[in-house]
Amino acid sequence: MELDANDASGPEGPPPYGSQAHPSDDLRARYEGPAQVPSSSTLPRMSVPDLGHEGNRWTRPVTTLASSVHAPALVTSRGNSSNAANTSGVSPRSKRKLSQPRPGLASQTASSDAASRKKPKTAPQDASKHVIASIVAGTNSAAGGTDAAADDTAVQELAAKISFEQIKAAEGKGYRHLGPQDAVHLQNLMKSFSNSGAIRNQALAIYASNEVFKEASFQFYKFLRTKMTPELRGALAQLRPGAATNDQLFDLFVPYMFTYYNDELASYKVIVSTMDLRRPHLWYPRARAMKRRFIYHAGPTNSGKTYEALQAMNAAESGLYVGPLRLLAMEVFDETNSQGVYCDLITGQERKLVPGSSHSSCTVEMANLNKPVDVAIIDEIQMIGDEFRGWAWTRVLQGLPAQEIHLCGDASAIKLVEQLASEMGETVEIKRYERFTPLHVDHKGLIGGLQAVKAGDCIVAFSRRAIYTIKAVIEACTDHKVCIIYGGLPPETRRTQARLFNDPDSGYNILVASDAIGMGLNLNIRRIIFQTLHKFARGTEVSVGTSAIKQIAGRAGRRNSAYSQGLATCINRKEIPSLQEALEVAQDAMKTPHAGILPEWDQLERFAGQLPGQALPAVLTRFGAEARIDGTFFFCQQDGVIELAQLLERIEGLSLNDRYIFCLAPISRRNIQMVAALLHYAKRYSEQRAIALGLEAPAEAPTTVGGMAQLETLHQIVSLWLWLSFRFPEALFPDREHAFEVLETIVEQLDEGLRELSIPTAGRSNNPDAIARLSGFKSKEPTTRSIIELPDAVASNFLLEAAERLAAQRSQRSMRSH
Ligand SMILES: Nc1ncnc2c1ncn2[C@@H]1O[C@H](COP(=O)(O)OP(=O)(O)OP(=O)(O)O)[C@@H](O)[C@H]1O
Repeated sequence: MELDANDASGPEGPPPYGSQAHPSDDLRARYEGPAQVPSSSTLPRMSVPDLGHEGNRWTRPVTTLASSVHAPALVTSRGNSSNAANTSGVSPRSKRKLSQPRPGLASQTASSDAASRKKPKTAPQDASKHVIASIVAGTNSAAGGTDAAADDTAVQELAAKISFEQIKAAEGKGYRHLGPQDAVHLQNLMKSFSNSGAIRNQALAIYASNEVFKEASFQFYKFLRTKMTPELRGALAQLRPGAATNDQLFDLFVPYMFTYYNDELASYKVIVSTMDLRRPHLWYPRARAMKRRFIYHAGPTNSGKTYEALQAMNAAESGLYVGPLRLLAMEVFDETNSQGVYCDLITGQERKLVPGSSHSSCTVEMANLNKPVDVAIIDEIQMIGDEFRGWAWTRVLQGLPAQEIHLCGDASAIKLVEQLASEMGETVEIKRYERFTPLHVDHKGLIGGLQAVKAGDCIVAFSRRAIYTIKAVIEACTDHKVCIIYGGLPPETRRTQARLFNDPDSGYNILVASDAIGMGLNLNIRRIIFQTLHKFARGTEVSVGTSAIKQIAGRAGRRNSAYSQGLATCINRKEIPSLQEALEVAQDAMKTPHAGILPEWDQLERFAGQLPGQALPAVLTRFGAEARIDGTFFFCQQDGVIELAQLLERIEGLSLNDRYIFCLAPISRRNIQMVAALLHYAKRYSEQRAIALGLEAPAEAPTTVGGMAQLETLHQIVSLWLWLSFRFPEALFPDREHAFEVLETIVEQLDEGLRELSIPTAGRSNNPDAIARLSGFKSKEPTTRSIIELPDAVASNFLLEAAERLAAQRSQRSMRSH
């Protein structure tokens, strides 16, 4: 579905940070505390990638690892653990942890003799452990052969004495200068150790990042070398590089790490925990404290799903509607208030608060997860799979504190919702709907071309240029008058156009629209005519998706309209089979396989805190690349946000949070003026200077298509200003009322412009190309800096340069992708 520039063409911005349950609350609860080393009771299960072929001993749940790590507890049996720990720099709590013997080893310690008697045969790996144990213990009695099958009692006794502290204590007693042969041999052992994928996996499990592991394993080699007693050297000679030796070395490596790399481990632990986006439903304790009930209204368009859900919401004591578009939120706001149920309107750029209200209607990103309500509606639930905005649906699905939640949408997300609900211990009731009126494909196509359109027809095209051209052609060739609707128009203008089209006395009876009609408008359409089933997206021609085709075509023959059935067809008859095919796809066959997800601000902030000196683009990129998510989810696309973050790097004095908010502003990044305006506002903000709107509506309504585009951009810039004004201190965004007035005037002028727009044509020609030329269309949408007079600072070279660089980058990328 084409995103709607004047609705929520992107995230409506960060959710109200700090005002709601934070994703990391649960993590914090699990991680806070003085312990600086992973503790068996607090560590998450880590599923580090299996990098090697040697097995994955330490990738078992870390609870096991953490207790294994406490092997040095054996020191306690020697009565010197506290001294050793005190000198090691390990925190008191860590010491306590280290002194807790793991069950297996503890019993081995207590009764090694008995154990050895009972267990005459030791597995090769265990045997190898004993070899290294004897080595580091400074004896060579374990040296029973190169196969490391040293399972005799003596070895086990020595093994019981092994401790990291002992090795450490050997300092100064060793031979620093090993003979070349011994040195090479130790190097070989360590090479095998540090190159082992399995060992690197185990190191990750104790929060040793790859970089730290690389450095630390080298230092560990030096550490062992300087502790080399003659006995150690002798035993060492009998070890061979390999998995078993690696495992034994790792048992020593762990306490070494906790002693010498504690800070690095602790820091990486924070990074890992903040990047952990698994089980996101735990981010919302308020909702988790409730037993919510989902009712999924699944069906095609025009089947009464939303009607049913609204009935339930309006009958409740308190209610909340969340939907994808400002237009939809506005419709519900009007409808609910008209029924005497007081309802607020909250979108990214406006707040209409009705005194005594019990209900709210808002765009999905703006949902307040702190306010419990009886009944909530999440509209267009299948958008949970939206590449860019899916996270907002996941968030409300998991976090809305509502007793009863109605989900409206097609059936494609049923399985996903059921899975998410079951993870939360909640149930879903499915209600299936059928269209009120039949929808048929008109196989004849549009015989006679655009001249043959009839009252009630809606031609769907996927570019602004095509829409104006078709309008010009129809008005030139027929007596019909044409309304137009596309995403660049403000929602108010779209509603006005819809009313004109629906009103049988207005004189307007044809509609030309983009896919923006797919949602939110009740229209009196008899027949949907696709100009094409292809459109340009990100520089490439792509087929319009099945779901979008169904949604758009489904607008024809709506209940309560003048038509008892709907028709759908294509101008290009060759595309009719594709249309038929798309409409025949069963609802259940369309799958929304994954739910979008993004971190919330606090998570990013904590992550950034561990990467001092890293700029926001790097933080966002790294988070996106390394975040850990369950297979049910996908990380939403952030390229646009990162692009803006890169541009904002040129502006000094903004905090990370400020930058992030500016990056999330819902602007069309293809529009250089919008980008320049954003940068201008960010620069002013960084200087803590008041940010006056600095724009006025033009005195006259536009009379040309280019003039319309200018005014649309102006509307978007004022909307951007308002959006920012709701996120930054009011004192820096003075006179919001004035901005609303400017917006209102612009909307009036757009309405008038659309009424009066005269597109020059070549008489009653039906040659679209000729008409398009005469209509003044250029090969590109007008986006140059001359379109509207922006404040001086906006047009400053620096800002425009930056914006143009962005545009150049984008076009280079798009050329590369071709
Ligand atoms: N029980 C009803 N009584 C009267 N009108 C109804 C009833 N159910 C639905 N309608 C009307 O039918 C039309 C379509 O209903 P609705 O918008 O709920 O469908 P929908 O399945 O949600 O479609 P979409 O997804 O396109 O919005 C609306 O104009 C609605 O007011």
